[in-house]
Amino acid sequence: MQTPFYLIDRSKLARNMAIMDELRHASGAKTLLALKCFATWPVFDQMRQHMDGTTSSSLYELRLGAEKFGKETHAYSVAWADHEIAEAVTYADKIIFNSISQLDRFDNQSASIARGLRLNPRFSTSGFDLADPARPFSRLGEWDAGKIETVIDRISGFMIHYNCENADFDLFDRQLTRIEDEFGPLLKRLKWVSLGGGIHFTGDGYPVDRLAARLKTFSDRFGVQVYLEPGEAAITGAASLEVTVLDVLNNGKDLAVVDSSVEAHMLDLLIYRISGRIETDGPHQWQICGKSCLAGDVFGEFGFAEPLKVGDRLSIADAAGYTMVKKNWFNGVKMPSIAIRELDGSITLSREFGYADFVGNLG
Ligand SMILES: Cc1ncc(COP(=O)(O)O)c(C=O)c1O
Ligand SMILES: NCCCCNCC[C@H](N)C(=O)O
Repeated sequence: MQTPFYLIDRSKLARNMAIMDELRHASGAKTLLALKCFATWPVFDQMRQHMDGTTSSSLYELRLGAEKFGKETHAYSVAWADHEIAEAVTYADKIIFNSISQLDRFDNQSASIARGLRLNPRFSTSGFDLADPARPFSRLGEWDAGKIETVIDRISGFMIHYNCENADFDLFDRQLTRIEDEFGPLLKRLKWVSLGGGIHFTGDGYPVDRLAARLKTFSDRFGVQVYLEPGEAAITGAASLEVTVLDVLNNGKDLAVVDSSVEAHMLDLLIYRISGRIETDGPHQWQICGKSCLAGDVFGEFGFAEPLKVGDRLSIADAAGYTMVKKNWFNGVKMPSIAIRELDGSITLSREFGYADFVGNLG
């Protein structure tokens, strides 16, 4: 198959989905796929057997979730526009407003379905200011319990997203206790609470049993259905970006240019200033570079068993979360195809992109 392509591996996805089931069954919590992280719908047939539905950040994600995943569909947006709300309500089982003012504005249009409000507990586990929902002056949710009390009879749930790649169960436990202590009287008046995403429960060694027990205690204490909104936890480790070396040179370091681009195909690495990951080891240190004209278009430096040469195939790990949803046409670099490694090992080409897609994207 012609590189570049994203390769989603169903057996790796199955590993995460098995943990998803373990957590759901032991805790009673429902899990909704966060489409902002991963929305590659050709593998939804597999995911829908192990998750309860989807949650969204926009009208289009909401519609995609309703049409391609089905089951329970949560509609969240930082701000709904007037022209979106009537359509949004037709797809959603629950609509979650980011602010009291949006709840007020769309009070009539949303009265036919369950409504929730985003609560901002004013702390998070994010190590990145950019991704910290509790950053100073954050617009993400309401935090004043007195104000929320005045609208509590119009909502049946809260969405509280405050974790980010949190692999530390004890930290999760402590922060949930803070939420219970600070917002307990409000929580008692609700039917459901979504604790958002960002809990790294499919990571190696994560104590899934303790998380399940903690969620169950929370659910029992407040009489609420708990939801989680995993993005990363659902798909971590399940996809790679397959590329080919196009050129090699040495400008003080050994450099290999591949037929892909960080800026265009793994943008999150640049945004968060982190290195990509290649499962390789060896004495030959090479910098793997993208083919766009951006000077810093670099996937990272890795050790290889042999010096690289033109035509070598490389596999860049963790290409599912916040990666495929962010691919773009920067420099007109050919957009990676989407391929799926089936459970029997065969590979299905799901989608190829060409010049027509590039042109169509711009006018
Ligand atoms: C409201 C909400 N829910 C869920 C998620 C998914 O988080 P993660 O992919 O870290 O699990 C996010 C991330 O942006 C979010 O903002
Ligand atoms: N891997 C580098 C950090 C990525 C942070 N992801 C942020 C998305 C997240 N769900 C959020 O914005 O809360």
